[in-house]
Formats: sequence, structure tokens, C-alpha cells
Amino acid sequence: MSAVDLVKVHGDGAAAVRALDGVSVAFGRAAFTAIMGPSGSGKSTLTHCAAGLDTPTSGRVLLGGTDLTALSDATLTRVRLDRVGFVFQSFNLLPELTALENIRLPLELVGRPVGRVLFANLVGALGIADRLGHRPARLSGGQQQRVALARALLSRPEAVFADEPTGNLDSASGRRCSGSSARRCASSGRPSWW
Ligand SMILES: Nc1ncnc2c1ncn2[C@@H]1O[C@H](COP(=O)(O)OP(=O)(O)OP(=O)(O)O)[C@@H](O)[C@H]1O
Repeated sequence: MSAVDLVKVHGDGAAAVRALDGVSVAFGRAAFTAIMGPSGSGKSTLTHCAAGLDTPTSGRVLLGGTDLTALSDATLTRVRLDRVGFVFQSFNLLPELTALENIRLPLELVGRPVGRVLFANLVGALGIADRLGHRPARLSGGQQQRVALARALLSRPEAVFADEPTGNLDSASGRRCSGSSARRCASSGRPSWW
């Protein structure tokens, strides 16, 4: 997945904010990449543009051979559901659905079957197997976050984007969800993309 010369200006006129100013970046296949920077430096904006959730003002976003910035709204929606997983900072679970229904929803929207083994493995690894019948309001923040992670991973997407995905988890759960490479990234103290 790569982004080329991304510019994103939020708003217009005197209130315009140039959140991205010519960002080019490539994320390798099967790589775990952390984006770090000060508050307000554009991490969420970059992540949303890279995942096709927001439209850059200019520049290109490539997922495999697909230029997301050249797609119609309908095709982009389909690509997002089918090929991209996203974990939002505020989870974005649907309150009237159970955890199970939230996790399955993206696959059901595109008419794809739910892989039973993958589903069982995911909810087991994330420690939410006994909470699947609960609505989000009956779950803790960390449990909601793990439901959101399961939802993002169940479709085996080509790319998973996560905006502060382990902020509500205890340190052991955070390590399980992000893997040992995350520890290495975080402890290296590098302030930029890699
Ligand atoms: N919808 C919006 N309208 C106007 N300005 C926005 C909007 N979204 C973000 N911004 C501005 O764009 C800049 C980058 O915001 P962004 O949320 O991408 O930063 P961030 O690095 O993710 O911040 P944080 O670490 O605090 O979550 C900020 O100055 C922010 O105020």
C-alpha cells in the first residue's frame, strides 16, 4: 500500500488547515508499521486517506494495483468493505447490534461467508468469546476495542489501519494485539514513519 504526494486541506478560507502537505509513504506487505508524531500532526488524517475513508485534496493512494483516489464512490465503498480493515479511535460499533453482529457485519454487507475457524480463533485470541451476545454499552472500553479489532480482521483484508488501537487495552492485551514488532517500534523512539 502506498501514498504519493498526499495533500489534505480540511475546511476552507481562513479556517483551512493543511493537515498533510505532500506526504509520500509505502507500507510493505505483511509489515507492521507504526506512525508516530505529536498531537495534531496529521496521523489520523493520513490513516483515513490511506484507507479510503477520506478523500485527499490531491495525491494518490494505491492499494495493490488499485488507485483509490480514482474510484467512484460505489466502487470505493466496495473496496473498503472487501479489502481494507479499519479500527477507529472511538471503535464505531453499532450500539443496537451485539458484539457478534458487529463483527460479522462487514462480511454480511458484501455477501461473503464468515470463516468459522478464523472467527473462533480471532474471538478466542482476543478474549471476547464469552461476550459475543452483549451490546457495546454492556462492554468495557477495552472489550469494545477488541470487538472492533475482530471486525477489522475477519475479512482477511489486504491492509489493516488502526487509529490508536491499543489505547484502551491493558499492556498484556496490547502486546497480544499488536505483536512483538510493535514493542520494537515503540521502544526505538523514532519520531516519524518507517
Ligand atoms: N474535520 C476537520 N476539520 C478541520 N480541521 C481538521 C479536521 N480534522 C483534523 N483537522 C485538523 O488537521 C490537523 C491534523 O489532525 P489529525 O487528527 O490528523 O492529527 P493527529 O496527529 O491524528 O492528532 P491526535 O494525535 O491528537 O489524534 C489538526 O490540526 C486538526 O485540527
